[in-house]
Amino acid sequence: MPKNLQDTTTLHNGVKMPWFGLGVFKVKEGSEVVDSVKAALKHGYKSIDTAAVYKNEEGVGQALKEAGVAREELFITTKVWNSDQGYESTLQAFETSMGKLGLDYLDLYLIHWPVAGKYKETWKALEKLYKDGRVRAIGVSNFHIHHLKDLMADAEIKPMVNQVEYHPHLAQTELLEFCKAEGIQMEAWSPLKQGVLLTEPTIVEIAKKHDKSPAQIILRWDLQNGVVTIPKSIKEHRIIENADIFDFELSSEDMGRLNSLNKDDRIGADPDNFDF
Ligand SMILES: NC(=O)C1=CN([C@@H]2O[C@H](COP(=O)(O)OP(=O)(O)OC[C@H]3O[C@@H](n4cnc5c(N)ncnc54)[C@H](OP(=O)(O)O)[C@@H]3O)[C@@H](O)[C@H]2O)C=CC1
Repeated sequence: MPKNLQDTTTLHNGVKMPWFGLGVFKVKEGSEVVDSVKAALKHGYKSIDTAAVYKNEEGVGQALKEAGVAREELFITTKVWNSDQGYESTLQAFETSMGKLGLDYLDLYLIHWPVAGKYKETWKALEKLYKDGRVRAIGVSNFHIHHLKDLMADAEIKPMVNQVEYHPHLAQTELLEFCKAEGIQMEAWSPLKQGVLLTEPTIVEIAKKHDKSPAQIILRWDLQNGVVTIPKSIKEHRIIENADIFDFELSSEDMGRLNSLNKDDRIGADPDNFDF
């Protein structure tokens, strides 16, 4: 189990990725994203998750520069958007993202969604970027087991990460087992179900017992299940609160109760049925 905010999981290529980070989906370009990333870095976060489609990579880059944390301590993730998928267009999209972030190498580059007929070519571009040393790890997002199997059937390099919607209402047990067996690190997006889960009575009750907040219970559940987590907040006190989860442990009974909340219910699109 990770013991502090800087602890890492080792990806199958040996690269160390923090178990915990800040997500910046829906965080506005400009002072909103600059301030939230700087607040996170000030409070010990090392990992930031953005994407080309979030349109805030420039602000993330500005915050990284202004915060002055050594580059090698940071773990920066971005993603290639659906309309940029394909070999050449992905290579181009990567350079655009790097220009905006102001980085000369990236820590993790992900295929944002499994666009049918496109993701294998896109993966070849990620493999090239990896082999060229432009990115330390490559992975996918929103891939079901069948997408992973299809990709791996032709891939030279196995994805190191699969970032998917994951929270107590969508426990994805089969996918998690598959990823663990394959050595693919699973990472949770919308870990708080965008706030919906924070009033769930079982979670509220477990939170009271541990003198923690519902958000902290959910994020601790992620870690105890071996899943990297990247909650989003633009509020400094919540950025601090969310990361304060390394001083307590959920019992197996707590874990069982949280696991039993699963109802295969998504807040985002199903990767088998999206139209963007
Ligand atoms: N690969 C993909 O397809 C996707 C990836 N992601 C990634 O995952 C990250 C996290 O997911 P996201 O969808 O943002 O949702 P989260 O589940 O992280 O929830 C964020 C919401 O919860 C609120 N919140 C955060 N912390 C607390 C707290 N302690 N108490 C009360 N409310 C809180 C935030 O409000 P406030 O900011 O006001 O504090 C915000 O409204 C994204 O930012 C993005 O990086 C997300 C969606 C899709």
